[in-house]
Amino acid sequence: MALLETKDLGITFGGLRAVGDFSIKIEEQELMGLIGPNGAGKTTVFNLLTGVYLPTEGVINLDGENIVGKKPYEIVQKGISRTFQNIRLFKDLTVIDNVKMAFHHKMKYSAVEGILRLPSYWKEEKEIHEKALELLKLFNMDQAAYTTAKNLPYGQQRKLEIARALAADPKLLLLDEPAAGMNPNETKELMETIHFIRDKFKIAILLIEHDMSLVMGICEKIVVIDYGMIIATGTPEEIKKNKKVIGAYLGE
Ligand SMILES: Nc1ncnc2c1ncn2[C@@H]1O[C@H](COP(=O)(O)OP(=O)(O)OP(=O)(O)O)[C@@H](O)[C@H]1O
Repeated sequence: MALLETKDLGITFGGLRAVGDFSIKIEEQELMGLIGPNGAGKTTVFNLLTGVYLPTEGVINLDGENIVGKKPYEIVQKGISRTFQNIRLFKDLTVIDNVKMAFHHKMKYSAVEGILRLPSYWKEEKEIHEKALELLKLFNMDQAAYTTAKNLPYGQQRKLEIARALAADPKLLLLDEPAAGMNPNETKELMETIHFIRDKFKIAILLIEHDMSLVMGICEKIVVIDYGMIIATGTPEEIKKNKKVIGAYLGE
């Protein structure tokens, strides 16, 4: 059974069918790219998978369970977390607090224990602090743990967003244009980071990216959409040669 399987997924806004007949399978630990021209529907797919939009058609099975209709926080708990096209950090919080926020949905202490600062609260807070620091270490960001997020260089902010998404302990990580706005050095480092994450955390990754060298360089499989419909699926080599894909990008 695939980790994630969508069947005929789609959504219509007013008269516009932004995504339709979207059927894909993502296997455990697979690294998949989702590409397509501007406005093709890529971010809409992410919004469907994460419960931000309710599909007008289709099914989304995660580990065999249909998650359509679940709230975004429930879907995070079930194992899908994401980053956004425009960085969405808590900019005035420290780096470590940004990561700790993502652990909080797993906290076990009750509201009363928290308000009264009972020992169970401190114990769990300490554990979370240590876990957050460990995660930052993996990203070589522990030195910056107490820096305010908005003061990090851009590439580091993107990395922090990924670290935060990982803190939710996903089975599937969705990355929306992770290399947007990065310079070539940062992009290269990011490619290594994405590979490292997949291998270390043994999770599947679906990424939207306009940077073709990044997509072709790291993805095992690529899905191409145009006007909300899948026009090709295959390995990077197959996609590079696909006439429909070339046509969609060159506007032929
Ligand atoms: N909430 C919404 N209401 C109405 N139309 C929407 C909504 N969200 C997306 N759309 C439309 O759906 C289509 C797909 O948009 P989407 O942002 O998913 O494309 P994209 O492939 O991610 O584009 P880009 O590469 O530019 O980020 C567009 O025509 C967009 O205007």
